[in-house]
Parts: sequence; C-alpha cells; structure tokens
Amino acid sequence: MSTPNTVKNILSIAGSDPSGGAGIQADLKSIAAAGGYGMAAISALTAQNTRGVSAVHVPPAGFLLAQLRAVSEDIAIDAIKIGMLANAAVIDELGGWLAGIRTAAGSDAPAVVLDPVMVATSGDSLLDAEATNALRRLFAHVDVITPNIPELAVLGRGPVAGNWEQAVAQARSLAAEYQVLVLAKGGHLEGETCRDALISPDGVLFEVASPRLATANTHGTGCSLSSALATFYARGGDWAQALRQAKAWLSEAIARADELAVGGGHGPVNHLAALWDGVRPAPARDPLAHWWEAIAGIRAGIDELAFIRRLKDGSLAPADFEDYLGQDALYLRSYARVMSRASELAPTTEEQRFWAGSAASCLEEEMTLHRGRLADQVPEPSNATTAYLNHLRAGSDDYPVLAAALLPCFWIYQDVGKRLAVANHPAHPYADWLATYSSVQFDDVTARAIELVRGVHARADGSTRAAMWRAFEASSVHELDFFAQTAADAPGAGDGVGSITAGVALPVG
Ligand SMILES: Nc1ncnc2c1ncn2[C@@H]1O[C@H](COP(=O)(O)OP(=O)(O)O)[C@@H](O)[C@H]1O
Ligand SMILES: Cc1ncc(COP(=O)(O)O)c(N)n1
Repeated sequence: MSTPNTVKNILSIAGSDPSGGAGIQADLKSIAAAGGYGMAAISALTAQNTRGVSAVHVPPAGFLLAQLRAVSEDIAIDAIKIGMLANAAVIDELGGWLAGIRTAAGSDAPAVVLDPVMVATSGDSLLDAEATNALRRLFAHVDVITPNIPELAVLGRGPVAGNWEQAVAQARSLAAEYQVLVLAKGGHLEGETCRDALISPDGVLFEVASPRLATANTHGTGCSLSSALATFYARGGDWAQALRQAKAWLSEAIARADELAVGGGHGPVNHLAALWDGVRPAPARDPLAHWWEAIAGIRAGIDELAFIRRLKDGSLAPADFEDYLGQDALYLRSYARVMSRASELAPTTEEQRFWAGSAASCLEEEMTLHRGRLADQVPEPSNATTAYLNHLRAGSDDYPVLAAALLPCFWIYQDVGKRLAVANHPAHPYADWLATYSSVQFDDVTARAIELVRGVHARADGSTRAAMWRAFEASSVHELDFFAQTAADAPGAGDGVGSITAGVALPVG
C-alpha cells in the first residue's frame, strides 16, 4: 500500500470498450473522477458501441498475467476493480495472481471489488457459460462483489428477483455462501428509486437510494460504480462511506449523461461532468437546479432515515427527538453566527440584510422552539454537529463559498419539511416542529436564499463556481449525517437502513 497521504493507485482488470462508455475506459474515468490514479490491465478486447457488441478477442491468459506482474512488481496497488473476464482460463490465471499478492501483502493487501460482468446493457453475453463456476472460485480472493439483478440470479442459482426484498435475500445468501460482501444493485428493477445495498452474511450493512433517472444512457453504470467504490474505499477505508460517495457521484454522472452526444443506442454516463464545470462554459441550464439534482442521492438518503420516517409518522422516540433537538440548538447558535459573518462579507446591502435578518430569525424563532422543548439542557456537540460547523467555518473568509455552504440548511429543511407536513395533524407529537419548517415564511426565505446564491454564482469565475458546488455538496452530506446521528439510525438499530458515518468532505467537485 502507498503511504497515507499519497494519491491512491487503483488497478482496473477489465475488458476494453472502444466506444469509451464501459470497461477499462469507463473505469479509468471513474477512478479519476473519484480522486485516484487509474491503471488498467486488459483481460479482453471487445468491438462494441452504444448499440451492442460485435466481436470479442481474448488475448492468451498468460498475457494478462504479464500485465499484472509488470504493474505489481513496480507499483503499490491500493485497490483493484475487476470487470469482464471472458473465460475460465483468464479467471484462473487472475485467481492465482490475486492469491499470491494477497498472501504476500498480508493485512496491507489491496481491497478487491469484483463486478461479475456477464451480459452488457445491450444484452450481449460477455462471459463463457462454463466460466461462471470459475468466477465463483475467484470470490475467495475478493472483498466485495457487485452483481446486477440478472447476475445475482445466475450466481445464486435462483430466479431473477422481481423486487428489492428478493434481491436483498439473494444477495444475503450469496454473501453467506462465499463469505464476501455483496453490493446488490436495483438498477434493473422498476420503481421511482434505484436502491443499492451492501450486504454481509448477517444482512444489510448500508443502503443508498437515488431517484430513477429517465435516460437511456446507462451504458457502463455497473463498471463505473464498482471502480468508484474501489477508489473511494482506498481513500477512506470505509465501505459504507465509499458507497455513499460513489452513488452520489454516479447519480450526477447519470443525471448529466444527456449532455453528451455519444452514439444512437445506450450512451455513456457523463463521468467527468463535475470536473468540467470548472473549465468549460457553464451549461445553459440553471446551475442551482443542477446542484439540486446532483444531490438527489443524498436527499433520498435523508428520506430513508429511520429518524425522518418516524418523525413523520410520529413514532419517533421522545429521547431521540430530544437528542436531535439538543444538537440542533447547538448547531443553530453557531449557524446564526456564520450567517452574521456572511452578512459582514456580503457585497450588496440587500444581501447583507438577508443574512443579518436570517441570523436574527434563526435565533429568535427556532431557538424558541428548541427552548420550549429542551428547557435549558444543552448537550455537548456530537461529531456530526462539530464536523458540520467546522465545514461552515472553514468557508468563512470566502463569501461565495460561504453562501453556497449555508444554502442546504435552508433548502433541504424546506424540502424535507414539505413532505413531513403532509403527515401533520393537531395531535401529532411533533406538530409544532413540523409546522415551522413547512410554513409559507420559511418557503419565502428559502426561495430568497436560493435566488441570492444563484446571483453570487452568476458573478463568480469558474474556479469559484466549482468551490461553491463543493461547499454546497459537502453541506448536504453534513445534513444527512446530522439527521442520521440519533439512536434511531445507529448501526443495528433494527429496520435495515442505517450505519451512516459522520463528517465526509466529498472530493468530487
Ligand atoms: N435510470 C437510472 N437512474 C439512476 N440510477 C441508475 C439508473 N440505472 C442504473 N442506475 C444505477 O447505476 C448503478 C448500476 O446499477 P445496475 O444498472 O443495476 O447495474 P449494471 O450496470 O451492472 O447492470 C446502480 O447504482 C444503479 O442504482
Ligand atoms: C468491456 C465491457 N465491460 C463491461 C461491460 C458491461 O457494461 P455495463 O456496466 O453497462 O453492464 C461492457 N459493455 N463492456
């Protein structure tokens, strides 16, 4: 392994897709987007485009071994992503090499993510029928396998799952049979959300969800997700966090796939869209609408939290709500100060008044609400609270970045509040809280905050815009962590979704 602060070296062992959307081409772009140094050993060459695969050439398995040795004899490999492997000879050669490097490296061995590629999005087969058993032998040398729904059925020797619960059950038995983590992916199911979950023999460890996007351009999504997962894991050492980061990045890449014009079939995702924002002219569409779309995965994650679901139906334990309110009270005090700082830095009187007014009403209205419920018991700040506040304070010398960092607290609360308000009624145990964040006044102030940040963005140069987006995205992740911090979402709390780690700064801008 390389030393802690160096860029991580990620090796893709996969097939080549000359149209650039899947295989090693997708892997290298995904690894770069996720902040790693990408390397690629080619296991097979395909002749394919967005419409389908017309030919496959598999070099001798010994030549794959020569590539793997050349890399591993010289370069510290931090993580490996494995994709298309074509046939049993290639798989067994790879298995031998993997066993060797894993034994030699011991606890420093690179993490291995295996995407068991069998069929392309176009429907073409990419793996010999006899090779499936060889693939099963390879599981002994990997940490995570990432089958899609049809691949899960083949590997689990069962029917193709028709719903998410069946997919999770199949993934769990596969995890138990081979003692690996299985990333079950819901892309091939129907419904408004695409769910993915990391599953161990004991059940779901972590689940993410994002809105299902209406696009035909999903060629290479599996390749891209597994490469980003391996890279984020190499960087952070936490599978749940890596999945959340990979999913957030991929959701944006899919959301912006239609900005590319590649082929007439299933086109690629827009791997580097976020990077290009800083160096290409801003897209004609509203950038803040795009920001909002790009954090769809994070927003869906908030909606899925036990805390939010129970707050909505009123079944949230009073102790959990109090824990949350205590942290919220601490947070709001500092949040008001950071807004005062924004007021100080604001270039126009109108913006100065907006932030000063928001700081004052934040202290007056929300603190009344908190004090009414909490009396004077204010707890110590949690890790999630501290991380969020540190992030806000880190931007407090740069007005555009600060304005962008402050926005999710308005926007996400208003958005979540709207959905919570639907369930409100006079006897609801948290009626006053639900009412505050779904009021017309809060809608108005949120709309003004969005408009203000849109104006700051319009005046900013490319690198400032990229920094604003990063600050906005990081605050959104902190929002998720903040909502996820009560016992309702603690690991093992019971209803499947949970185990969210605190304080992530997403590196993708
Ligand atoms: N239309 C879509 N909208 C949003 N996310 C999608 C869509 N299709 C696939 N995904 C996501 O892409 C990733 C790959 O999933 P999937 O399509 O199931 O695997 P594969 O590409 O291996 O067939 C998953 O995170 C899935 O949720
Ligand atoms: C070389 C190669 N590897 C993998 C895939 C699968 O692509 P998808 O991620 O769309 O299932 C592909 N079409 N080509």
